[in-house]
Amino acid sequence: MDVKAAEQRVQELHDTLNKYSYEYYVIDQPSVPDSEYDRLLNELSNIESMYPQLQTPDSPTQRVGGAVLDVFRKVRHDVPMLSLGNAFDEADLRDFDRRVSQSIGNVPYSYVCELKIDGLAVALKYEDGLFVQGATRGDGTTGEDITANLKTIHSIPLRLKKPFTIEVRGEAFMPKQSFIALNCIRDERGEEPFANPRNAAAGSLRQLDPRIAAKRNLDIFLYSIGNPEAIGAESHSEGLDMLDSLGFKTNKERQVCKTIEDVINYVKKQSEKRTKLPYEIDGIVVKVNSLSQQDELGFTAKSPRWAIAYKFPAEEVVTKLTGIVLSV
Ligand SMILES: CC(C)(CNC(=O)c1ccc(Oc2ccccc2)cc1)c1ccc2c(N)nc(N)nc2n1
Repeated sequence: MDVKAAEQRVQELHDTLNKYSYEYYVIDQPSVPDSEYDRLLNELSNIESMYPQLQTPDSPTQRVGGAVLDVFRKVRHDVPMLSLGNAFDEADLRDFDRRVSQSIGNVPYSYVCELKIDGLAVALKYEDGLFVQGATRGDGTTGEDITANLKTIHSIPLRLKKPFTIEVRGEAFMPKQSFIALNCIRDERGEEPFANPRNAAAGSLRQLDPRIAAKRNLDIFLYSIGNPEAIGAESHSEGLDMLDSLGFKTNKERQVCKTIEDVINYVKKQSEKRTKLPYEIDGIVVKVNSLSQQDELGFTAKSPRWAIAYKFPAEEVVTKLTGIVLSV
């Protein structure tokens, strides 16, 4: 195969492997068996060995790359990663709605309700569609560069379907089943078990060796797109739909609610479904949907006035290993 034919074949393999990866990891509708994916990945790896100049950072062979680091580089967020005010009961939610209503005046408004995934907030940067940097939230202004570890999360596209330069944010997490399996392995090795999936996800993303992170079955839901207006969104829910169209994984339980009553019903419904979800959640995030109304409402020193996190009451779980009651 000459280099021209190799170039052509590499592009075909990128497109096909990215399509299969998207089907399996983002929309959970695989169209081919794993063996077919592995066969094509092996073919791509062989061509890259023959023609190293054709190996690019976004190649599907580069998900688990990189040397073992000795420290993580500090990165400053261009836009701060803010925190959320909390609501603990129905009255708090109604107070939030009253503040919103009084602030934006007597005009119609709606909310978007999203699950609050119990994981680690991360920011992903893309330049001309290429995944170039992933960072932890840190203190909201400065985080740690964990790009190599985030590249191991298969639901994170290494190249977008459109050559956008954007930043997206979301929650990296460890599914409940992966958490249970990991703790079994750690128990067999006489290692300390992780207390909960959030700690397991954080511990995995803070591994200096990406090969360890790659084995932890981490996943991610994106929930925020930087300057959505710049790509034509007028509401937060349109911004989330745009994340979907760019190939990102977003959480499908989200719902637009026209009134705070609908929000309260959504919270009750999700609270009942919580134990059946394949991942842990610690609450519901309620956001004013209109971006112009978000701008009107603005921010406090550290949180948006247009969003609030309803926190579920801490659950008590009896740990199987020790029998001690841990309230999480
Ligand atoms: C709403 C926001 C706080 C994100 N938004 C921001 O961080 C943010 C940051 C600067 C913004 O604008 C500014 C730009 C410059 C200066 C100050 C603010 C706007 C939003 C947030 C936080 C945690 C969330 C979570 N765990 N789950 C879900 N589902 N959604 C969440 N949403």
